[in-house]
Amino acid sequence: MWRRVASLSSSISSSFLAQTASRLNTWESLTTGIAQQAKGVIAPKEKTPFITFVLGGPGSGKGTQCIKIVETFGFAHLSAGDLLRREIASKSADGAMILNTIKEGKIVPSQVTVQLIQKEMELSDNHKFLIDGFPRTEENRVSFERILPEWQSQIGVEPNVVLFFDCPEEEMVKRVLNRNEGRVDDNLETIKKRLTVFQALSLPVINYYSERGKLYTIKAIGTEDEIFEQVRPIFAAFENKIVLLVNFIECIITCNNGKGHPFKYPVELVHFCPGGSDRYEQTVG
Ligand SMILES: Nc1ncnc2c1ncn2[C@@H]1O[C@H](COP(=O)(O)OP(=O)(O)O)[C@@H](O)[C@H]1O
Ligand SMILES: O=c1ccn([C@@H]2O[C@H](COP(=O)(O)OP(=O)(O)O)[C@@H](O)[C@H]2O)c(=O)[nH]1
Ligand SMILES: [Mg+2]
Repeated sequence: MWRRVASLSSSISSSFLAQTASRLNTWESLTTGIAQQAKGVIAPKEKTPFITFVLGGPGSGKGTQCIKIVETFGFAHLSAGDLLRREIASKSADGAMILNTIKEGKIVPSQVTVQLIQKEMELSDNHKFLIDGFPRTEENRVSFERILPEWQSQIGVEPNVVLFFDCPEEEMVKRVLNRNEGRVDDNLETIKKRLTVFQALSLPVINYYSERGKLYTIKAIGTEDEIFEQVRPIFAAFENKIVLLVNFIECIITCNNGKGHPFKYPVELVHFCPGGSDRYEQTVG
């Protein structure tokens, strides 16, 4: 049992509540079910998109790890490469251009890729997206940001998480040459070009997100399961935060209503109340 040993309501300003509500709105997007508990506080809106970019060189294991993330955390997986290959297979107007670009290991014009991704996102029932293999260039990144204004109020112009599968070139080449999926670009000539493009055009995107504190670098060597054990805590941490925050908000409302509440997470309270005037401590029995 927790008992309150200092006053709570006096120190909680409206700006603090607003800030907390905004944090909840972001985290809610990862664990909407749990966050439903807080509906009384924050006006329920359309579900906030939670966007993860999955980056890394060719053969670094992006697609393989995306399957595991989908299984464990219920994301929708949008592979930019798969969407482009679907365009080729459907013999769409851009199909021939896309095929040549992929064979050459170059990057398809942003407008084409962004449109495909946007369409998939709009059609999806899910609100948690893994965007695999995109953005591959700074121009890709900026083009994607341009489609976001309609969502901007909810997520800003940036993804929530950026994963970077960091893999030695030798290992990437070996994996791609053994991939055996009949891809036109899985040959030594194309992979060499793809590696050059990755260094020149994709690394700057990765650096950009690193500077903005969004990047999670995964050492992409070892077994698939070993690599996933580096990925799992990243998403698990977002889930844990929402549980703590929802409990915290519930407590604020109840305390402000003067009804009292068993407070389960004093550490989180102190964390979010840097003034530290509100103290709860555990009592026995
Ligand atoms: N940790 C790993 N160890 C060995 N091979 C792997 C590993 N992860 C993926 N692979 C294999 O390497 C190839 C490329 O993986 P993939 O997920 O398609 O990478 P990417 O999407 O980054 O190009 C596939 O054949 C896949 O089965
Ligand atoms: O946003 C993208 C994603 C992919 N591609 C093209 O599609 C190829 C294959 O991409 P995919 O992500 O499927 O390759 P992977 O890294 O998984 O091997 C790339 O080399 C590019 O030619 C592109 O132009 N833009
Ligand atoms: Mg892939």
